[in-house]
Amino acid sequence: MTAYEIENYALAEVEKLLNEVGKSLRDYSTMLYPDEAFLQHSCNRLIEEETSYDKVDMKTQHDRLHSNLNSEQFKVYQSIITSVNSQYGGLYFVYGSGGCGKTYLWKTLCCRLRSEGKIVLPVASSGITAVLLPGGRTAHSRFQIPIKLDQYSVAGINHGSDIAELIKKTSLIIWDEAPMQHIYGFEAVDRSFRDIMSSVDPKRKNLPFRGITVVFGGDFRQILPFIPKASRSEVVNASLNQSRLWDFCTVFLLLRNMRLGSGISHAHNKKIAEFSKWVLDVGDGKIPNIHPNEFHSNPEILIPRKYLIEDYISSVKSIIDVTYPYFTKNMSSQAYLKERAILTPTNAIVDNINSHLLEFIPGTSHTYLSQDSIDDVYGDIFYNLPVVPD
Ligand SMILES: Nc1ncnc2c1ncn2[C@@H]1O[C@H](COP(=O)(O)OP(=O)(O)OP(=O)(O)O)[C@@H](O)[C@H]1O
Repeated sequence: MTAYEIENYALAEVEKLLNEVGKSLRDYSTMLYPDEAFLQHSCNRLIEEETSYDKVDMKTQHDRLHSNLNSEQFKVYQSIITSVNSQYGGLYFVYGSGGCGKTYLWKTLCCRLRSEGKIVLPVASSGITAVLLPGGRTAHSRFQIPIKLDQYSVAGINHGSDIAELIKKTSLIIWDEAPMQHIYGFEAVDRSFRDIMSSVDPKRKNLPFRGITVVFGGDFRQILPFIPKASRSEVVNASLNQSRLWDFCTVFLLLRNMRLGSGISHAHNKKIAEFSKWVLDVGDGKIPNIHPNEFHSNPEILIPRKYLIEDYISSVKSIIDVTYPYFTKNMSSQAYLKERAILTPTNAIVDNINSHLLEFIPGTSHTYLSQDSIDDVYGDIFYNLPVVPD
């Protein structure tokens, strides 16, 4: 390559990266702009990434997963594949509590479409879930959803950018943990898709997400959108099922808990099943309020003793002992650590538990700080995205 070509290819790549965040080299008066021909010829890294899966490997994985789908999963799988093949879109919501096989279904769908060279974009509302999806990203990062949202927001996807071209070629979007996302987020993405895909088949003009099949997943009994200081009704009104998009959604239920049966004995499985039913009953509001005759906006329920650790004197130590038995012997085992977690409602309790556990770990402890606030100096937070988890 000549020096001229190298310079222009490099500038074209920089231009594409800037386009993804709504900027351009033209915004910087001291920067050169690449020759138009290089912009058109430079490869779309995102499309390359999404079409570079090993098709044979994907097919092998798909066949294995597909052969084990249960009847509920199979029904959803068939409907979504039919919708993708029709090329006229469809919106689906897969409603299932934890362990009902949503992630398993997503993996099967991804492998099927990727084995055919099609593009599927799995996203999740939180970074933690996004990493469980094959090739997953957070919805904010993938679709450049602004952090500050209102009913008129659009995603930051520009015409002609790599991400816009990727979306035009996308067959399926899987959006996990959808109940956590504010409706303005979905609607911003829908609005942007209609805009960037305006040149795609006019028959798809009025279809949600401009005719791309989108499957949402999650459980409305779990975490709903987080709105600081919002009332219960404000949170409920910000949930996906209050959106105009919900009218287009076909809802599927996954009721069979696939985690049950993973116990070490029949008695253990029975215990897991019993606990799982109790958790679902709490979510469904079926556990009676302990103050039935009093009006309480936050009802109180009784937790059965068998689900409690009743050491009130050294409670944190007891929780650690139950969750991490023989900790020092097992602390280097990834399998041991992967199967355990202690969930707490506040960071103060996290610190307390951490300091207890750190006492058992040899060596000096170091604190690595992360950034947890956004510098809004430019007035538009979207351009300062260092904290979006991915
Ligand atoms: N059809 C299936 N055949 C065999 N195992 C399955 C099947 N479906 C799910 N599983 C297994 O059951 C467990 C729970 O499934 P999965 O993680 O997909 O559920 P989930 O609905 O995504 O749960 P969560 O919301 O808690 O993440 C996993 O270990 C998964 O591999």
